[in-house]
Amino acid sequence: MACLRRLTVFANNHERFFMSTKIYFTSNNYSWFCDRSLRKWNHIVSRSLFTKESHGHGDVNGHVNTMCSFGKVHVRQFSLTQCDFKKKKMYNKESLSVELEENIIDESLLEDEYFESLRGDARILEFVGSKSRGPERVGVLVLQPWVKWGASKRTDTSGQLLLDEAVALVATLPGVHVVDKEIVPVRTMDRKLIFGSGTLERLVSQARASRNISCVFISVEMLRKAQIIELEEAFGRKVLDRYSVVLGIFRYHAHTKEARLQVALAELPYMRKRLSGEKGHLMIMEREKHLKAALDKLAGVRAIIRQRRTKDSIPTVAVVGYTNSGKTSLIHAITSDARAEGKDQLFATLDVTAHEGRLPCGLEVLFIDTVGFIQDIPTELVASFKATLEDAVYSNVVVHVRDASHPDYELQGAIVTQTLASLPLPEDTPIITVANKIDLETAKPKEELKEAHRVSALKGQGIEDLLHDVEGEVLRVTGRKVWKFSLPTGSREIQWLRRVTGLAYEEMDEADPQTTHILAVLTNQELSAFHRNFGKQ
Ligand SMILES: Nc1nc2c(ncn2[C@@H]2O[C@H](COP(=O)(O)OP(=O)(O)OP(=O)(O)O)[C@@H](O)[C@H]2O)c(=O)[nH]1
Ligand SMILES: [Mg+2]
Repeated sequence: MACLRRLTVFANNHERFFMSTKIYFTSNNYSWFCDRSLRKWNHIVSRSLFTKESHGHGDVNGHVNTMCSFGKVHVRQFSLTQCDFKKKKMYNKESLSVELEENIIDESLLEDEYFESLRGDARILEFVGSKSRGPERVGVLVLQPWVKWGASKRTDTSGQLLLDEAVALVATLPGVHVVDKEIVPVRTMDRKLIFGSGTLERLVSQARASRNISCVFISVEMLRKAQIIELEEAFGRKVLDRYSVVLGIFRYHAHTKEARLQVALAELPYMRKRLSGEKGHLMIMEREKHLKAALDKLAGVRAIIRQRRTKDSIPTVAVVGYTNSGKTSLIHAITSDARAEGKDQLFATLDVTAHEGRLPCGLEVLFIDTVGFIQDIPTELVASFKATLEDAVYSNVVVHVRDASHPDYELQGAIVTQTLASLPLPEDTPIITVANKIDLETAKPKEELKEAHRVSALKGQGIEDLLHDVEGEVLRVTGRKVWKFSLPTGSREIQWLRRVTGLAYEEMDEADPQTTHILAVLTNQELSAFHRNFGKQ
């Protein structure tokens, strides 16, 4: 059968059923090896399954023809049929995403003219982050204030790394190019205009001297309204802070209605700080109410989807991490889902998406892609992306992806850990850490990465070990185990297992075609139900 992959394994006599086995694998499972008693050599075998040599392309589903030696051998042959997963039909794309349920939200909420104009009034990125703008280029001067001395000097990063991140952040906005950049030493961040008067004068004349600079990005969390007004007056240019830049990126990347609603909500605190006049504030309050109600409606849909997943016993794995660490790429490496395509952009992912994948034991799980975290942006902004975080909260397992090649590896990890700690994540939710991008020369050495799984999502390295760990945790927290059965061929028991677990891998006994061997991932309740129906096997 074309879909079958062949693996020849010589095993020692650990267990009767598996005794010295020659096995044919379906293209995407090798569940035979998940039996606990065989975990040790399962690991070794599966490692070879994923290596380049064993399947040529380095991808999970590639051709397998591997030989492992385990000493004393007997050889016997099984062939596995590919199963039709009943459950798969129960959770097609519609039930995975809120996208299709979004028509319950009135589009006019998002295209409110008054707020379009208010956005302009409030000077929020009326010229950047807008998809409708043409190829016009906006030249930006990036200024990274850096406290050089004293108690408020940061020791967890450097001015250079912050400047690099600020440049990457602003350059992510469409139509923006960085004309000049500078780390500006300051005594404190609490000064009225951030910079000392001499420094400000110098920066102002630098900006005014360049025709290409139409905007100054001061990389601080959020500037006050009075600061913006004075700084814009001094520079004669628009002034942006991190909040407005991240908002612009969010606006640009938000595709689903839910993400757009969240961005609209995230804009409000920013508008509020910049508006004067009672009317505007009342309108903002009103809008906030409507946006929250709409988001609550979608949160309801999300909750139903989660319930459906729970009912269908579909385990979920949330993939979280600092922006650009490779979350989407990792999901792509695991699931081969073309929708999960990594991009070299900050905040490329804003829409929470679920991707079907399969663990080594054959169990299907959903990998949830989430919005990345970043330092120095107000929590209101991240909080408006609650849906993403909620999906992490309700997942069975969390995978924390870290960029091993980034000089700020430690700090980025700490920021994500802090954010996760602030979520009502159940204490026993396992968090598996992944050090991604180990293919790059700049990747930290193994010793510095400690217990993290060393992975290259791009090259497919380390994925198999990671998946085994994920599988162990998923099986543990969902109370599942891999069980094996030898049952009469074509029996009701087999049909029941197929229907209930949707996961039985089966092969007919060569010597005795009346018997079929099955492996199934079952919860204790499912096993009890099996025994209730058919007695102990
Ligand atoms: N060299 C190398 N590059 C990688 C690897 N994984 C991801 N990348 C690159 O890193 C960039 C970001 O990848 P994404 O998968 O979009 O990262 P993300 O964490 O989903 O980013 P956001 O959604 O923006 O938060 C892309 O250019 C990827 O090609 C890897 O293992 N090695
Ligand atoms: Mg992404």
